[in-house]
Formats: sequence, structure tokens, C-alpha cells
Amino acid sequence: MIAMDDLRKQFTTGRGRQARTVVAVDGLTLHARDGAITGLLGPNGAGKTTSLRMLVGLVTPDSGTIRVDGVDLGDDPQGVRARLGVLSDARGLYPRLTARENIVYHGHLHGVADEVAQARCEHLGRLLEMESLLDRRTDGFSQGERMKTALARALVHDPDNIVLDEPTNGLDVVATRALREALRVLRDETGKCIVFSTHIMQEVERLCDRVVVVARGKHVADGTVASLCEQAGSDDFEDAFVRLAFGAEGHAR
Ligand SMILES: Nc1ncnc2c1ncn2[C@@H]1O[C@H](COP(=O)(O)OP(=O)(O)OP(=O)(O)O)[C@@H](O)[C@H]1O
Repeated sequence: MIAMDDLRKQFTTGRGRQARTVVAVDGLTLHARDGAITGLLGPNGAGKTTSLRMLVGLVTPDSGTIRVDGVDLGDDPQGVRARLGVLSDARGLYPRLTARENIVYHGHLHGVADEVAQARCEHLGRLLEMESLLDRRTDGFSQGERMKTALARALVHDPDNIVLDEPTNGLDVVATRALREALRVLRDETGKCIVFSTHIMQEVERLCDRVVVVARGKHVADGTVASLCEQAGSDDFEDAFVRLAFGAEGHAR
């Protein structure tokens, strides 16, 4: 269970007269339950990445609260990190190590015993259909292969909550389907709480149980795809999203 309440974050760039303040997140609230996939949907620059970076402890919020399984990030950042599996992008793999070595090493960093990490790696290899990749060095891996390795690495300590930032970026249709299927299995068979950000409508329609729509750092609507269509008064989800995120005039709210 992930609860982000009234999160705010602004960045200041430049100095003196050149200083500019950007409000990246402006009162975002997102609650994601276990056994469900929650999408954070918003146009470019809406504050999705900043929100997820705050959730995983990489950016400190100016205000607001973040709780994962009831543990407050401000009180116990280590406790929150242990409960999260994070897929930020598919980079950052060690190229000279095999996929298996990358995954198991990450398990060790999370304090997982070697034999447990090895067994989890085997299990994830089957789940993500990447058994044939496990003993190859990651140097030269395709985008899809890198994504699978990075996802297995994020799951090696068997976290109850999974956070993915635009996970299908750069993936072809086959790799996208494989990722979608893996997320469904993680939701249905292990009851994980899954949150992912995207600006791709089809991904949300196919995968999400609930959607939080953000625009200009603000929460503008949430619900199922069907209820968002109803709120916007449109049968078409893309149309509904544009109305909710940009208003009738087509400008970002
Ligand atoms: N470190 C930073 N310094 C200055 N501005 C930042 C920083 N990080 C984010 N921003 C600004 O905050 C706003 C929100 O950015 P963010 O990356 O969170 O949006 P996003 O919804 O993930 O966008 P996209 O879909 O384009 O990746 C943008 O205007 C961005 O330029």
C-alpha cells in the first residue's frame, strides 16, 4: 500500500536575477492499494517523475507525507526502501557482469542471503521469460533485455510494492507485452501494489485498475478508466484525458 498525500516540490534554477522557480509537484495525492495496478498519467512535464523520485527517496518533498505499508518515509527511509522495488530506467547495469550476477548482487545489497537471491533470480528468470539471458554479460543487451534485467533486479528482494517510471520507454511491442503480462502476474498471483507513470493511453487502458491524472503538478482526477470517461463526458479515453488534463480549451490546467 502506497499513500502519497498533498506532496509539493519546487526547484529553483539559476542565481540572483537569473533565478527561476519551477513548481514541479503542487499538492499531489495518490493512494495505491495492494493487488492493484495504479497508473500515474499526465502529459510531459506534469510532475510524474518528480513524484516517483520523492516516493523512492531520491528527492526530498517540500511538504506532504509519503507512507509505504504504513511506514512514513520521513521517519524510516530505510524501512520504506526495503518495501519498494524500483524500476527507474533500464540503465545502470554493470556491463561486465552477467544478468544473473547483476540481479543477485542487488539482492546482496538489500541484505538477501546468497542462496535466497539465487533462487529468486531463477524464479524471476522464468516469470520474465529471460532464462536464456541470465548467464550472458549485459554488455550489448537490447532495450528489452536491459528492461527485463533491471526489473528482475528491482524485484530480487521480493518487495510488496513496485514503482516503475515510464517502464515501456524504448520497448517494442513484444517487450511491452511481456512487461504487461509480468505486471499482471505480480498483481494477481502475489498481490503486489504496483504504481507506474506513463503518458501512453493504451498502456493505462490495458493495465490499470485505477488511474491518477496529473497536469502541471496537480492532481486533476482519479478513478477507473470507465469512471474517468464518465467524469469527462466522453466514451473515448484519450478524449477524456485531454479534457481532464487540459480543460475544454486544450491548455494545460
Ligand atoms: N532537478 C530539476 N531542476 C529543475 N526543474 C526540474 C527538475 N526536475 C524536474 N523539473 C521540472 O519540473 C517539472 C516536472 O518534471 P517531471 O520530470 O517530474 O515531469 P514528468 O511528468 O515526468 O514529464 P515527462 O513525461 O516529460 O518525463 C518540469 O517542468 C521539469 O522541467
